[in-house]
Amino acid sequence: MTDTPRLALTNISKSFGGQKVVDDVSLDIMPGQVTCLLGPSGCGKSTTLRITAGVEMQDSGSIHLDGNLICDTKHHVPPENRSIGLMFQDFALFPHLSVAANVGFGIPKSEAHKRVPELLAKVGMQRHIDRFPHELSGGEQQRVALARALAPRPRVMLMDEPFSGLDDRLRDEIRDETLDVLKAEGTAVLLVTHEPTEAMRMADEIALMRKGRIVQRGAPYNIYNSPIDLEAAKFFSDINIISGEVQGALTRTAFGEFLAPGVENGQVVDICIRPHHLKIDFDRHGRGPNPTPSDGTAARGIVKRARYVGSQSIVEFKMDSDGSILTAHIPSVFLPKPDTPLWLMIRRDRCFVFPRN
Ligand SMILES: Nc1ncnc2c1ncn2[C@@H]1O[C@H](COP(=O)(O)OP(=O)(O)OP(=O)(O)O)[C@@H](O)[C@H]1O
Repeated sequence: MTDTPRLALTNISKSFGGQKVVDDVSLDIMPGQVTCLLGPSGCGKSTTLRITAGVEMQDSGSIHLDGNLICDTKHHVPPENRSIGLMFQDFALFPHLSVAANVGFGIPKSEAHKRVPELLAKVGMQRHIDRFPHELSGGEQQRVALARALAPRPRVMLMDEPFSGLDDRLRDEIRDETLDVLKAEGTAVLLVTHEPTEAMRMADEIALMRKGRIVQRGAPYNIYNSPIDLEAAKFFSDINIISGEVQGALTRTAFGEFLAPGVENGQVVDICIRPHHLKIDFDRHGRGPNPTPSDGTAARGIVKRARYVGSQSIVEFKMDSDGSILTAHIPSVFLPKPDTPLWLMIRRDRCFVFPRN
């Protein structure tokens, strides 16, 4: 096991028409590791991928593969010599070539007779070896595209929203299968997506990108549970915000006091909580449950609306304290009538406290 990253991007920047679309991006990916570049449309994900592939030139910064320089502002190994495989949404197989010929396209014939059936077996497509692309479903074409991309044993696989053309159920299946195959081959993967669930499902590491910059990197668990700011928190789910002013490093709210260390007196902070981390309790003649260290003080709200959406119930409350609206997601059928008073508690270990800008 070596410590040298399979792929290392160092301080990559790129502008178009005077506007920086990739801004000082650094990343490293180990063999067999999947890193997802996750961010909203237009944040520079695809440009980063194209620079890595070698089809776009960066203005500054360098790229190394297994410790060897493949590109800086002076050197430029052409895309076909980078040992990098590509998979995009519009992965177009060659329509006039059979499945076998598509997969064997980029490798010597002497190797193809062994490698092609081996790869098709890996992606579960060996029985379709003599078919043509138009005789395959979207999912089957995707599997062949994966086998084709893996045929030359690329050291790195770049994937740009590769599953977005597939319907939901098929997408989950192909995603998992693709991941298994890539892991078994030990390929380092850089995958671009704007879908948090896809990133959470695929990634060993997520690099959250915004306006050309990587604003946070970490394992999915860490990114989800310790977002760097409100925007990062919002990217993964709806968020409830409880605001308060800091006095003596404490913020007083209807849910009790929250620590805000290092925040100046008078500064407003947003205490953020995901809807499934709200707890609900019943009204006991105008009183709620007793405070606990883990859930803090309960605050009363009046049900505005409750809907059941299959996997959970979504209940909206108007809070007595300030009239704000909070939303709770309950993983069961829970449909209280509008105007029912109920008490809400927030899991304090699941709160994020951010000073407002
Ligand atoms: N060749 C180009 N010339 C000029 N502007 C470009 C070029 N390529 C990309 N851009 C601009 O750079 C910005 C980043 O584009 P990019 O495709 O990298 O974003 P993205 O995060 O991948 O978005 P999406 O998810 O929508 O594909 C966009 O504003 C885009 O319009």
